[in-house]
Amino acid sequence: QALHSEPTLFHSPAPSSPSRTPKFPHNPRLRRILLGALFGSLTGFVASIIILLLVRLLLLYACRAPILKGPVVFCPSISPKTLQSLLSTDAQSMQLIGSSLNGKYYRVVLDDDELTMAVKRLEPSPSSGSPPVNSNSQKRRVQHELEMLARVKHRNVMSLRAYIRDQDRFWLVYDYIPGGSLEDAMARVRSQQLTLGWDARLRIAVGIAKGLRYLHFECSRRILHYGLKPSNVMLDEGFEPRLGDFGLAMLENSRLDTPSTATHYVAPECFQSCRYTDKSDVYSFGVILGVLFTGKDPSYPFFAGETGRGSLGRWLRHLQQAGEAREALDKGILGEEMEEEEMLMAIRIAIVCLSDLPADRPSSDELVAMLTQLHSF
Ligand SMILES: Nc1ncnc2c1ncn2[C@@H]1O[C@H](COP(=O)(O)OP(=O)(O)OP(=O)(O)O)[C@@H](O)[C@H]1O
Repeated sequence: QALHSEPTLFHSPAPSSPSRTPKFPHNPRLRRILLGALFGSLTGFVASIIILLLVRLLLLYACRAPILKGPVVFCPSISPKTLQSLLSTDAQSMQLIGSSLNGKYYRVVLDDDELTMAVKRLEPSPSSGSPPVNSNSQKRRVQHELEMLARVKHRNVMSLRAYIRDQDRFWLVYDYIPGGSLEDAMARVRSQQLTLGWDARLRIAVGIAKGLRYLHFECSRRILHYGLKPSNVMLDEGFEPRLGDFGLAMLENSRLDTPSTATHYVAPECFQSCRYTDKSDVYSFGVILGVLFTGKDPSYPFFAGETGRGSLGRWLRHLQQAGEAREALDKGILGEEMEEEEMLMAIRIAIVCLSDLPADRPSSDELVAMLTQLHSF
């Protein structure tokens, strides 16, 4: 009897239902101990997560890139002191060589005529769509993008040599290319001041495609040009092209949906869905091929009319379908029969680049192969 009246820790399961789950202990002291242990370990777990997060935040804060003051130079031939003097250079000693909404290009001579550079002054005006870079996080972001642009190194792209931040305005420094741009060269070809044969034009086309392939596939992060057109292709000695003005859209997030280039070079999907991809750059490249092989400017009123079919691309496609592609070729490049075959193939490549659907256009990687197969370089 006494044994039966002893307090038990747990209710023993009823013999009729051996599978029932055991109940929580009746003993209030033991219950408190168990609850305390549970609560204690939960609190410890939450506290250690909070501490870990705080330590991580602290580490991130401590390892943040410092905001650099003064000139940032990526090229040993430019001294920071020389570059600093750029800011005090009077406007007269800077020759304006290009101008657009997002900024102005100047030819600047420093170091007692020893150093000639092309300097782009980015405009922070609201009309350019670019916000003033005044918060520390914006400054760090732009700094990071510029460092990435300085790491871009390829024969067919312009490397950023240095930059200076002057309050909320950036000055970007590049090599000065005396040959000027493809736009200038084609203008001289049209006015017969310059002869640019088939070989030279094909070499320019291949060089641009190689530059694009590098930006699209060979950089640590894919870079889209956003503004590919002849005025952004510099030609150095031997007419080797170098792509300029790329990556600037990344400095201004607001420009990412709207390519800055002239409308004749903009892919149709950019007007329809604002979706810019590497294939949109390929479309712009297709227009450049059209310019190189026909010698015509896509902004000619001719293309707006009935015979021009609305655009350089549509005109080329129409002639191709009618079996009259030869008509499109610039008379200045016509010559040997074998070369003319190459030219007609090149026109076909331009037409595929100008396809309305991005998926129908080749990648810049494929383009290099297609163009180099036309001719052995
Ligand atoms: N590194 C350089 N060396 C020599 N000339 C240059 C250099 N970079 C640019 N230029 C000149 O500047 C011109 C381009 O200027 P800018 O980019 O301001 O005008 P844009 O191409 O019409 O405009 P955007 O590209 O902003 O739409 C080129 O045509 C070329 O004459």
